[in-house]
Amino acid sequence: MSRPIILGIVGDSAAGKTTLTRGIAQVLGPENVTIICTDDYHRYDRKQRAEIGITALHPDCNYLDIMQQHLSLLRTGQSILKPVYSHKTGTFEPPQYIKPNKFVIIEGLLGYSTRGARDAYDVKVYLAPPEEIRAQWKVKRDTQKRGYTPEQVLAELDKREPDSEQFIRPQRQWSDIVVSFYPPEDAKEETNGHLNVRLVLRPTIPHPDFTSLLHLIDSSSDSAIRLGLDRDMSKPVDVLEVDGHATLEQVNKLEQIICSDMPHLKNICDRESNPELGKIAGTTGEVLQSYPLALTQLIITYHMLKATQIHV
Ligand SMILES: Nc1ncnc2c1ncn2[C@@H]1O[C@H](COP(=O)(O)OP(=O)(O)OP(=O)(O)O)[C@@H](O)[C@H]1O
Ligand SMILES: O=C(CO)[C@H](O)[C@H](O)COP(=O)(O)O
Repeated sequence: MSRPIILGIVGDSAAGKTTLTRGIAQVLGPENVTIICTDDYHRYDRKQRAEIGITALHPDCNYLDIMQQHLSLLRTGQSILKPVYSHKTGTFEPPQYIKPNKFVIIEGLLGYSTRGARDAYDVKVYLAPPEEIRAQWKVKRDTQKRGYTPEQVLAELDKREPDSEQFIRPQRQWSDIVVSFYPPEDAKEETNGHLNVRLVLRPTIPHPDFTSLLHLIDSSSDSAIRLGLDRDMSKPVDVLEVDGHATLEQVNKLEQIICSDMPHLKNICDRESNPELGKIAGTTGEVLQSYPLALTQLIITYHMLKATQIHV
């Protein structure tokens, strides 16, 4: 029996982890995917955190040792008894018995913070939207879904900044792919549907060979699809950018490169048989659909399927 394939999606609060996780699960088939949010490993409930004066972002505020143990068990296909934290009430609920499916997505704040945890993943994604966008997303989500006022959310963001800097953002260095959705230069107020995406592709896993793109696309800076070399956290990386206004024809070229390398992806790539590609339900209920989202889902799914071939 092959073991589950483990995908990590890490990033700061309201960076879009749950939203992207749901989108990937939709593409892989929800029945094949087990989703775990590491907020369940908080050590203190909301009231205790306020009393102690610790934020949920601090490693001491989480049972990272138990999270790491559970990751190792899931990687070998074993079941876990997972704690449950409710964002609705800010308290813990009875634990849940989890038997891993073929794919496991672990999403949360501190998923790459220990060496042991990092070793458990097959694919590591880090979400890094611009901070202004993240703040807007957090205000919207926390006021609509978690019972906060906008002033409370903004004050909490300020309080958390030192921990974000010290504990969350450094985890970017451990990821194979950094995903940043960002507004186009000429529409800075855009925070939803037509965002561009910047994908940082580290050479830590073998990505689809996009070099043939260089002949196909106009590589000038005003092209809707751009491929280039850069440095991220001082290490050399490839960078693929896709604009929200890219045309289907342009995007198809990229999708063909990804899908021709991975026969199992053929069904997913076919837009007629898979209208869900690029469609994501945000955690506040809105439906987002765009080519940048579709490509992000495809590249991550490519790596998940590739991993099933390596670890049979
Ligand atoms: N790619 C996206 N495009 C547009 N809006 C997005 C995108 N991703 C997330 N959002 C918005 O940001 C909000 C927060 O996203 P989400 O709940 O997925 O964040 P999260 O990282 O899981 O947060 P937390 O760790 O605090 O639970 C969503 O409700 C949605 O409105
Ligand atoms: O950063 C967060 C990740 O979702 C939450 O704020 C954290 O989990 C604490 O939860 P709550 O805000 O419900 O007290």
